[in-house]
Amino acid sequence: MLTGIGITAGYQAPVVTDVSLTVHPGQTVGLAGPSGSGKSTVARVLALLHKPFAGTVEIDGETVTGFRFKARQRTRIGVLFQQPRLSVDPRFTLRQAIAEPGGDRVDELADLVMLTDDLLGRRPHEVSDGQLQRACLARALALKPRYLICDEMTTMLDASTTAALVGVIRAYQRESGAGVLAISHDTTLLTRWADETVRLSAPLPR
Ligand SMILES: Nc1ncnc2c1ncn2[C@@H]1O[C@H](COP(=O)(O)OP(=O)(O)OP(=O)(O)O)[C@@H](O)[C@H]1O
Repeated sequence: MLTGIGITAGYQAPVVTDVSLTVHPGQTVGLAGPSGSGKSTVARVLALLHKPFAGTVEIDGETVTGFRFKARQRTRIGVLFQQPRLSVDPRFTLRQAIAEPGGDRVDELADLVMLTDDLLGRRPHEVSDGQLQRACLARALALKPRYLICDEMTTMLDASTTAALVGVIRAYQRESGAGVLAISHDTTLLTRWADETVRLSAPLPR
């Protein structure tokens, strides 16, 4: 299980207070709520990229002790962001981006996300957002994460690319038993994709 217990987190001040949620292996949990309610902040805490002010994150029963670059626990969690261009080194070809985490499964992963050899040789500015997001998904799956956190992963994409990426993630879940946390504004998508949805409330007035 990936669990956040009593998470209070934010920046200068908290943006979420006492949020708890659990993602079981094989399950997809949606995270919804109005803009500014702290969905990305919660996602970053559960991805071990942002230290909460209070609360605990547990991965498969083990309490997380270090956020940011503690690689041992980080590799159990894959992350996909809304804007693939901000998360890929612009000097890399898609092949290099997929190979970045390590492992030798680039061709297998490229097949999985339907990227051709021609596309694998291109750099981010030479491909569409959807093609780049496919590469980011392949990269996120490279180390076979136990949990995948998708933060508005499909916002930049059209309906058919969205369906293709969700299909790849579902197949990976079936095969690996991975749990998924899916953040989206798109309630129709979450209704179809998630087994249950956690809703954050409107941001507190400052
Ligand atoms: N790095 C940061 N430094 C300071 N404040 C931040 C930072 N990132 C986000 N915030 C603030 O924290 C609050 C919650 O932001 P967050 O991105 O978690 O919300 P969200 O629910 O994901 O919003 P959206 O749906 O618009 O993406 C917002 O008021 C935002 O301005």
